[in-house]
Amino acid sequence: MVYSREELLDIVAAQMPAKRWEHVKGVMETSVILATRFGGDPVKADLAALLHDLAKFWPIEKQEAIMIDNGLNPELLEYDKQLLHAEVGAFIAKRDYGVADEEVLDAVRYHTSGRVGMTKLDKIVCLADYIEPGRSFPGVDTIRELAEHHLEEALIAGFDSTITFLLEKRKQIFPTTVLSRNDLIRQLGRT
Ligand SMILES: Nc1ncnc2c1ncn2[C@@H]1O[C@H](COP(=O)(O)OP(=O)(O)O)[C@@H](O)[C@H]1O
Repeated sequence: MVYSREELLDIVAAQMPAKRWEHVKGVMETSVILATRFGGDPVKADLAALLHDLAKFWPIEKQEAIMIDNGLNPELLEYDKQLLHAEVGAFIAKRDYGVADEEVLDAVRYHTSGRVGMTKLDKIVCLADYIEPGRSFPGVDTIRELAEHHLEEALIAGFDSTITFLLEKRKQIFPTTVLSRNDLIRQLGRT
């Protein structure tokens, strides 16, 4: 089954509480702004942002079952379960909502962890998730300022905030985020 954007808006909104839906709309607006600013595809950015948190409020047991039953990235199961919704969301968008665009699906899949070799679309959605207008956490305004001109610098600062948060909580860090941050720094010609 393939759904129109209008239908997907209703389907996704029904998967989450009203406050999280406000966040999703903020990520959609911000993704389109960033795509326009940095030469990305605003239509794909809008769709990936709409889909990015579709499984966020699904029960963790359901997310784990989808991961296991479909052989999705087993490494993720060893870390904070908040990481699962991105992989599960991309899988469901393809299987149940007929989303076929692999670039859009990848931007959903990697919006929390990042990946080595992030595409421009991956970067846009991941950054928009940090800085949409409803977000408030220590350092968000610095990330917003960087995002005025520098996509990669802003995203590095976003990953820094996540890594710092995890260090402070003495939680495990899913290594892909560190590798992704290293990759962005290399892309800027730094070590
Ligand atoms: N690299 C990581 N390693 C471990 N946990 C992570 C990592 N990245 C994110 N998380 C966890 O996942 C949570 C949700 O991240 P994220 O998807 O960016 O937020 P949201 O779904 O609210 O947009 C973070 O607060 C953190 O606890």
